[in-house]
Amino acid sequence: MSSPLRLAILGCGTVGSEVVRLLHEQSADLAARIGAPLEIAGIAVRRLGRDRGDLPVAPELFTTDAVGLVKSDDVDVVVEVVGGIEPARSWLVDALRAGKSVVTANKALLAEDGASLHDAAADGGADLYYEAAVAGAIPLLRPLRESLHGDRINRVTGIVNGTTNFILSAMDATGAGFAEALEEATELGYAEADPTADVEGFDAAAKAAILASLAFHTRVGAADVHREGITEVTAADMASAKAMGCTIKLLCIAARGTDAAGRESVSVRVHPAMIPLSHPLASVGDAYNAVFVEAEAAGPLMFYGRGAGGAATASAVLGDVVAVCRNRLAGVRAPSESAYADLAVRPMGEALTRYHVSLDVADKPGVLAAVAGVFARHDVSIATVRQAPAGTEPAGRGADAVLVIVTHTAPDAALAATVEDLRGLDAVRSIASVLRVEGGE
Ligand SMILES: NC(=O)C1=CN([C@@H]2O[C@H](COP(=O)(O)OP(=O)(O)OC[C@H]3O[C@@H](n4cnc5c(N)ncnc54)[C@H](OP(=O)(O)O)[C@@H]3O)[C@@H](O)[C@H]2O)C=CC1
Ligand SMILES: N[C@@H](CC=O)C(=O)O
Repeated sequence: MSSPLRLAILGCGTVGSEVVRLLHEQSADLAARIGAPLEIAGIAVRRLGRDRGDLPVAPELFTTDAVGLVKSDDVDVVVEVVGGIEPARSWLVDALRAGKSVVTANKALLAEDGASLHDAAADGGADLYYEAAVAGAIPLLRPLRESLHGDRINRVTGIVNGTTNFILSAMDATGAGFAEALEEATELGYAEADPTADVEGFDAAAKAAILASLAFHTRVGAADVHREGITEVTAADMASAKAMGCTIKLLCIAARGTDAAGRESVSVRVHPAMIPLSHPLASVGDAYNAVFVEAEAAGPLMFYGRGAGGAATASAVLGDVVAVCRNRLAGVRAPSESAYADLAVRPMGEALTRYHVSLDVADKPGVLAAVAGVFARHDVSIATVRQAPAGTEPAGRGADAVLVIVTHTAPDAALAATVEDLRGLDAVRSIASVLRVEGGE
């Protein structure tokens, strides 16, 4: 057995406390798997006085001096489970440049400025591992960055935010209110420190950027991702989806395609979408995540598991700790970032999507023709149209009837322009719901 490897743990909240607990409970197994025991050199936190329950760790290991801990000569591995951009970025860049291995769960930082971390890792000849940053416990990034490196990935579609999946599942199953479901997700440790990151789609967009970068060998940042959250999904939308034999999920979609000039490019987006109940993602409930990867030779692959929560995420962190420690002992490092393809990210307007539009209309001759004319003017083909009497659908007040239209795929800009024009049509009293339907490019 080699001499101990020393870990600096930055953060001891929902995830960090479980990392500390697992390091303690599994110390003998971890040492045997790595070939060296692990020792905690220190744990950086914001509040020294915070009650940390019965955490099995000596109180003198806690410090508020994260910088000092990261710079300490007797630290081999830095585990960052604090979150946010600064000061986490400075700590990790310093650690990597100094040749320390880094394990982080910080998707916000990786999506905002992954380049700084990858460059620092290359400069310092150090390992940068971040399995926990996307889809919690699910082994997903290592398959993308290692197992599938001999294949060509064409599309990644997934539910990658546990909090919003918890909320939408509750709204669907029990009709629970948005606020009530969010409060429960926060109590269960799923939500980010600021849950706006979850419900407005920022967290899923960060994960989409990381997934797209790995899948397409291209640097994709948070700003490249089209993002819509779930705050505008209403009970009426959910009822519309149910009436169609569907449910609503916040999807992350990263797809290869061609841009308007015919060049190969990628589309990366996060938005709520209707999916049929027969779709495998429809049954992904609670805070679970699931990701479909469609690869040219491998075909479809599905990854499923707990996407959030302290213990689940700590499992992924510990897996990375074992990997970087083995690499240190073997004197090797993981292959560096693969971003050679340098593909452009297409604007959302060029993405091929499908819409489900529910309109409250006057029940009189010519209405259907007028509505269909708007779709035709934008070169949007209608797949199905259904008319229901008012009251049988979640229609607005004053409507005589409800028209439910589902389109074929079309550029998102054409679909959005169609909806805008429908608003101005005399026969349309109001637009009860507009949702994208999974099954575009
Ligand atoms: N929760 C989850 O399910 C998942 C979280 N993640 C990611 O893991 C990371 C941690 O998340 P989570 O554990 O939920 O977050 P928490 O808010 O529960 O914990 C954050 C920890 O960081 C400490 N901290 C905050 N600011 C500083 C600072 N300036 N210096 C030193 N310590 C600081 C806090 O200290 P103190 O305890 O004193 O307040 C706390 O211990 C984030 O990047 C998150 O996105 C990834 C996957 C799942
Ligand atoms: N807040 C995130 C935590 C995991 O990444 C989520 O809800 O998925």
